[in-house]
Amino acid sequence: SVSIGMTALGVTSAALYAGFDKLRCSFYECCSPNSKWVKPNITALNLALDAHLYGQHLVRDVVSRALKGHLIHDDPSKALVMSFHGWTGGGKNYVARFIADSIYKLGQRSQYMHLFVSTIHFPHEQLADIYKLHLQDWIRSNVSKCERSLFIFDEIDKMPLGMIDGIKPFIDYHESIDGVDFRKSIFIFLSNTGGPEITRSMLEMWRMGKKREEITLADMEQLIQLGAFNEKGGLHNSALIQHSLVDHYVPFLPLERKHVEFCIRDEIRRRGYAENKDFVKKVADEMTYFPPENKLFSTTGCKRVAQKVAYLLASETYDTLFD
Ligand SMILES: Nc1ncnc2c1ncn2[C@@H]1O[C@H](COP(=O)(O)OP(=O)(O)OP(=O)(O)O)[C@@H](O)[C@H]1O
Repeated sequence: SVSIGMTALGVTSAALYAGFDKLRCSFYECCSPNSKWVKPNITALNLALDAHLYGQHLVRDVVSRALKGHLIHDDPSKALVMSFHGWTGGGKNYVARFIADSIYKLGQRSQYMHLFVSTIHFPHEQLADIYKLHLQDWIRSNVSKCERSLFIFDEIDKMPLGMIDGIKPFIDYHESIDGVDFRKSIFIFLSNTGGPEITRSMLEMWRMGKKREEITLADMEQLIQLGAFNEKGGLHNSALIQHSLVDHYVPFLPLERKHVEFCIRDEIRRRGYAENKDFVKKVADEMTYFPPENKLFSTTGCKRVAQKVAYLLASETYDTLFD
């Protein structure tokens, strides 16, 4: 009778714990598959990218298909690895944020999204081995809390040499390591490597009369094969490349003036002002463009738009424009 009593107590406490856990999950973020907190939504991602991402038709297609392919499987064969490449200010961080928003209810504030910036988190080349161990611990402990974790590595080209190999075991085709299954997690690498080559090849296509929207992934694939995305820095010579563990190389095209103007319009609206053509032109004129012959691309993409808009809005002359 003592053992029956103990069993009953065990069942009651397990039920109580489950009840408590459910209650906790309705107020605090948790990773349980039935909770509202981790609910990937590709349709929402597509809508967001269609509405807010300018001039990156390749990115929209690759990212959307890659995520869909990975997320529909309850049992994917490996973690998803995407490597974003391109000129500054083209939207690499921006798209990574949209991805987080489409997976987690709390978006970028989710405890299951982890952002590493090489120059901040791994600044010293000589500490590579220590960083590597810490990073492995961090990934292991976080994926054990939530299999659907998202790891974003910004400035991967500035990561100490060899460090990236520390995450290879988690990305490889292993069912589990020490009881932790890493195959549902997502890794995104961001860098400017390949940016100049993408730009050069776009200029060539432009000279041949090819429209931006007609550029295909196959056009860019040659750059990937030539190793443009694998020049010195984080991914260079890494085991990830050697073992083809990067699933998708995503080329971000340099933005043109018309895209910058869209960004300016968005920024004006975000600040609660109505659109004003003259003002948009004024801000766009303040940005710099290259190459000098035709000034086709914005040197900083849409990156400094917010500051330029804020600066010009603060100037007296333009206050009157919006009255
Ligand atoms: N293609 C785009 N469409 C709309 N807005 C964009 C686009 N690219 C950039 N932006 C805007 O510019 C800001 C800066 O872009 P973002 O930080 O994503 O660039 P990046 O490619 O990561 O640059 P870097 O290589 O310098 O880190 C974004 O927060 C966003 O507001």
